[in-house]
Amino acid sequence: MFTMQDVTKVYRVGEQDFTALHGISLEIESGSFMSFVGPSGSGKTTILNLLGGLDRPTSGEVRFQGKALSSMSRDELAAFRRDHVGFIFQSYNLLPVYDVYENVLFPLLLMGKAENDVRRKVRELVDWVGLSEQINKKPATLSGGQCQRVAIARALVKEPAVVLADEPTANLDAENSYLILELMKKLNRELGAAFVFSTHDEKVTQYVRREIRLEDGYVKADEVRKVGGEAA
Ligand SMILES: Nc1ncnc2c1ncn2[C@@H]1O[C@H](COP(=O)(O)OP(=O)(O)OP(=O)(O)O)[C@@H](O)[C@H]1O
Repeated sequence: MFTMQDVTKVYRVGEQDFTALHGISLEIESGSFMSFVGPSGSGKTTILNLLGGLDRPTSGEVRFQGKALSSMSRDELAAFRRDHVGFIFQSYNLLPVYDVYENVLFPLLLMGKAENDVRRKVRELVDWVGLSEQINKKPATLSGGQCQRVAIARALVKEPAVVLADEPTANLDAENSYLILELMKKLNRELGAAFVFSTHDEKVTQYVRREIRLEDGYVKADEVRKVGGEAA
């Protein structure tokens, strides 16, 4: 699904260049359930931003289904994100003036769908993440775990090929972290959406079928394993 070929990312910091990623090459398959792990500053968020087309590499190539993101125009890149990628950010990025239903509906309206055609689907997804009782509540009245569920429903409602989730459990307690991870695993299995996480959290790393360890912008380990009897 994704190919990164010799990807380097250099940030300009004041007068100096800082290399956040050094010549990374890897592939991510459709339907993956995997994470990037590593200490703070190792390059995890930078990689997710490059995969999601939110930022461009300084050199090297990121391809999605064979097409180089660098060859896409701004509009094509926006369409790639809108149609194929679900983002889950640490801060949830929910729209505060809208209720749960409207937050989940929003990406479909951006895709040009009519509300009448998708109302049922939005309700189903809200139900699926266990928030049917909160469907008319605004984010400010929800707990962190509930906000994270809204973010998951919003990321999945457009049936993306991949969900990119930056530290999805960072603001959750242990119980909510497990519930969210179970939910994402179920959605991965049943909808086939790939999940690519960045995390420090050991709980996340127990769940994934592949873990790529980053240190100082280099891949230090790339481990594929069986989890709970599932095939890698
Ligand atoms: N916009 C930027 N300008 C300058 N330096 C940046 C920028 N974004 C990231 N960096 C630097 O690049 C390095 C990698 O950052 P990145 O956010 O990818 O790390 P991370 O592994 O996700 O860290 P964390 O776990 O703390 O989120 C860090 O040293 C960071 O300070």
